[in-house]
Amino acid sequence: QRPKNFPPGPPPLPILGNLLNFSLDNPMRDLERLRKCYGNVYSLFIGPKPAVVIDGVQAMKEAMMSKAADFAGRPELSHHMPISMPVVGMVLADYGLSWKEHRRFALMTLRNFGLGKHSHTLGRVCTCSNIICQVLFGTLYGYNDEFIKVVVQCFKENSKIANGPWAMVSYNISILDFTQQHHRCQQEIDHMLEMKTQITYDDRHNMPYMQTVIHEIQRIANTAPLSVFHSTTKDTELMGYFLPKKQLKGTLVIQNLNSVLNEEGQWKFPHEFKPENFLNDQGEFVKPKAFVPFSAGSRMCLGETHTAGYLQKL
Ligand code: HEM
Repeated sequence: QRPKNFPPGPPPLPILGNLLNFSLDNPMRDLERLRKCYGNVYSLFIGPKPAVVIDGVQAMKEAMMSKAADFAGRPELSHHMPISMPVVGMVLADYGLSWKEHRRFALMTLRNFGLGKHSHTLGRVCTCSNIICQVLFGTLYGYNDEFIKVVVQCFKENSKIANGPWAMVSYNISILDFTQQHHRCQQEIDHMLEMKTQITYDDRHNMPYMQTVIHEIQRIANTAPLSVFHSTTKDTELMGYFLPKKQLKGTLVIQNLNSVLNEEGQWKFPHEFKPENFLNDQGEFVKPKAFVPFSAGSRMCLGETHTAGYLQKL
């Protein structure tokens, strides 16, 4: 049963909760349907446990920025799933002193590596990635470890698929438009290379169109559509609803980043691949507040700068 003044949502079934409200082929479409029915903040039952889904930039900013500390917890997975996992590293660590120290240390370490800003040989990238693995997930692998070699290979194959022609077809990118965009990027790159031999991360300010394309790819690719789940750290309110901590051992919070990255009213072309989404009327690069592929607030992704640097190099 939903607590008093809890966000509304579809009626749950015993044991299954709202499992049957979702299809296997496109659960994101089902979330969009529920949003239309119940609004930007609604609740679902994952088995017997309630969860709150946050849609749209307004609700997301209230939760993740204005009330960051109230929403900065991570759920205990054993409360929601029939598995129990030891929590190592930082990504799944609950809000508290240990997470804060870990995050500060990781930020400093990543900044000291200067990742994303300078050119690196493949060997150095692997070394850095390995150390990142230890800082974030609590595991350091040997340099010839078969498991990590397979993981790196899978990442390579995945990015080939993600950036290959099938991705373009599935994201409905117009090939004609894309050729035009490719040509404009190439012009910017050629222009820079007339002045210097190698392009660095700092040159991004002189390459506004490349910036827009890189950001639009991230918006459309929407790599982590539901972010990493959060939980409330105390009794709190969101958009006028009450989210209790004690009664539910911290309410599970699911941010639907997809709903913000495609939100009507926030983007000039919410449902199309158009780098113009990041250009203002003067043709300058701007980042709209609804650009949140890395989430926002105190638990926001630590890798944003590094990812931007790598994407520019690619
Ligand atoms: C395309 C690439 C990436 C995307 C789209 C992405 C997205 C995200 C998202 C959505 C979250 C959850 C934020 C939240 O809970 O509100 C997250 C967390 C995190 N990401 Fe990334 N990420 C990317 C790459 C990276 C890289 C390269 C690193 C490491 C250098 C990284 C480190 C982290 C860490 C440490 C967290 C957990 C932060 C915390 O719990 O305090 N990410 N990321």
